[in-house]
Amino acid sequence: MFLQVKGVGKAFDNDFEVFSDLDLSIQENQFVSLLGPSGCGKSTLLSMVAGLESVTEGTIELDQQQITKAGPDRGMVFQQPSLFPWLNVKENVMFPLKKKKGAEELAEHFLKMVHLSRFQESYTHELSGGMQQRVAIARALAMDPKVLLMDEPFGALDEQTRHILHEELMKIWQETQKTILFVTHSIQEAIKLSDRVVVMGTRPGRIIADFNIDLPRPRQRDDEEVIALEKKVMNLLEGEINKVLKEELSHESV
Ligand SMILES: Nc1ncnc2c1ncn2[C@@H]1O[C@H](COP(=O)(O)OP(=O)(O)OP(=O)(O)O)[C@@H](O)[C@H]1O
Repeated sequence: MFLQVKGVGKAFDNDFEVFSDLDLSIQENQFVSLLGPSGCGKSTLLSMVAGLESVTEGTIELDQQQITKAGPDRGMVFQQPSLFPWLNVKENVMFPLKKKKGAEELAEHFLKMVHLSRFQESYTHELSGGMQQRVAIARALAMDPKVLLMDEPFGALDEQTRHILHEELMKIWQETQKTILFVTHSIQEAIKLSDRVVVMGTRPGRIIADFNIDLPRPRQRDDEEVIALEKKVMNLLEGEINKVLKEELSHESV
């Protein structure tokens, strides 16, 4: 298996165990979304795959190499694009490439892919939120990672921009054949984009469902099969979200 999470657990210093004994296998080129109630550990899992967080138990392997720290084989895109405001668009994309030969051509290639060739010399304050996120995607792709890790990348964008970026991301994914692990709160987004939707539950954090989505793309929101799947996932998630809310309320009333 290309990306393999085996018996993985995570406890933070305060002894709080987010999840334990988690297993997840992802094939090369697959687009997998992680859905789950707030606090179930989606971002923590993504950070562990990125090597930004340590593993408390178990192992994570990418292409048969155990992950122990961050590396260029994993590209990360966050909700906030975190670009350098003192660098222009092209320089931002070139930044992680350091002095790599052909860095400028690579940056130009990926900026073309996200339709930002015209804005190469612009600075971040001159760009919309959607454009900034496209720069962040180009920057992650320019490293030619084996896997693209995306943590709610479109969560802060308006509906229309999100829709456009969904289409762009689908094209990029088909063109680059990257393996993508994508965290989102949106059931619609997960079903629209993914080959698989993995649903996590909480207290304790765990995987409660794994849906294979074998529907042709582009997927339309009013498609009957899409609607039926959305309902199924929604029912599962509602149960988990209610559990969290009940627990939080019971703590408050103590
Ligand atoms: N650095 C940290 N130190 C201590 N606890 C942490 C740390 N990072 C995350 N946590 C805790 O781990 C749990 C899982 O957090 P995480 O951000 O992974 O959840 P999530 O499912 O991504 O949530 P959301 O959907 O709200 O982003 C939460 O209870 C959070 O408070």
